[in-house]
Amino acid sequence: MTLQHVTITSDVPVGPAQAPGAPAPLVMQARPEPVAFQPGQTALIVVDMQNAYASVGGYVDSAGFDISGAQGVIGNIARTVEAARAAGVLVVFLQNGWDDQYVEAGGPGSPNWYKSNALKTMRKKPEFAGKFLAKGGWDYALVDALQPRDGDILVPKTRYSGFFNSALDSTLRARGIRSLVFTGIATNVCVESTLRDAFHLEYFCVLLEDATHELGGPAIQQASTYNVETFFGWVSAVDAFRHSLAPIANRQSPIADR
Ligand SMILES: NC(=O)N/C=C\C(=O)O
Repeated sequence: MTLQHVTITSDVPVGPAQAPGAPAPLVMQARPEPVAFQPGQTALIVVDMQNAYASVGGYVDSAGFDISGAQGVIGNIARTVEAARAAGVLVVFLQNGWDDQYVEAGGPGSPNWYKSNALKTMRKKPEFAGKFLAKGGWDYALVDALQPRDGDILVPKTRYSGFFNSALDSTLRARGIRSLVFTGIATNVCVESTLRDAFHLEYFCVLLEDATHELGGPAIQQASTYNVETFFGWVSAVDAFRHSLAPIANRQSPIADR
């Protein structure tokens, strides 16, 4: 196969190549530059918005991480999901966890056994044994405000990256998805792991910084957004995403500036 050079002109916003005759793409303000996308070829990825990561009494709260910012993020994601659905952007929920016997978590032969703070906390504090991230339990469930609806897709996963051992890539490719917009918890763990894998699988990735929350403090959030905008994709915000959908949303329902 012969590889060919392409010419990129500065007046064309970055984004996936446009098929001949395709409608003009939408453009989202982002760092380090605006990014173009076709709503029908875009998925909003909602990463692990489960009680484990976002609710008082869930795994990360019980393990001692600060989740005080999670409530605001839930609201911002809800506004993002609403705008995506109204504009025909596919909404994909990821859900992290394992069977109730923790076989999928890996035993002592897996690094996950040693690095998962859920598994470590359950070993250290027997009162939590069997509670964290077990399928069927409250901790594993998505938060009430962010439940999938008809037309959305739910992809279970067992490790930090949503692409590892899951149906995510085939589900997106089968629908012609080229651009991914990321929200969820935690910015620096499952969001960033999934976004990095997406970059390597040739998806154009945008992180909505006010719809994500870190585990480890504000400097960690800053490090992740730096990584994304410098190496893996683009960084934007909920209002910019909603605003970019306005040309479509105005045609279908007036959500853009609510
Ligand atoms: N969803 C996540 O980012 N999870 C982070 C840590 C864990 O699952 O232990």
